[in-house]
Amino acid sequence: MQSITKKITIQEVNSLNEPSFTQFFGNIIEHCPSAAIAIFKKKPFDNIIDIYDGIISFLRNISLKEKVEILKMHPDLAGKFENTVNLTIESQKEQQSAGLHLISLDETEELRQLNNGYKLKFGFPFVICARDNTIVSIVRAIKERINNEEEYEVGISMKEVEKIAMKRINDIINL
Ligand SMILES: NC(=O)N[C@H]1NC(=O)NC1=O
Repeated sequence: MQSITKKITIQEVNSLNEPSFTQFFGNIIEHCPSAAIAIFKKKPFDNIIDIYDGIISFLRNISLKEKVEILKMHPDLAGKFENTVNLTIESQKEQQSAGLHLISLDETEELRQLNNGYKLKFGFPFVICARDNTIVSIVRAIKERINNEEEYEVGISMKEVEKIAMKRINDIINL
């Protein structure tokens, strides 16, 4: 996936063919280019809201099993002592914005244990919009959300996926 250096206008988005569109939007849902292909079919867009609506209707109309597959594609939120080379550029920047690259060895270990406990219970990683959070609110959220019932937790996690996608769309579109 290409790293976006220059934002594009809605008119430019509307002129993209499917492969180019996927280059730009293929990671608005982490590792899920099929979401971009589904939205491409909704072209032309009048404005950025149409693109938001496309992704929201994609995410809300897939099955529970597909939602879980999407959640599974997300990397763990990881401290600076973890191996982050396999993170997408988007994820790396988002995790940095929550300050995860600054946390201590002890905090990294705590986060790793919380992530592992969460994955053991639900079978998918803990997902939260890092750009809306700090290390403190992330740790608090994992501790709270691990108590949820599974289907409810999938719903909460998918709302976070929506928030991540909205911000990634904002990074691409020049308003
Ligand atoms: N695990 C997880 O929440 N990962 C995601 N969150 C976010 O803001 N970017 C991600 O990749």
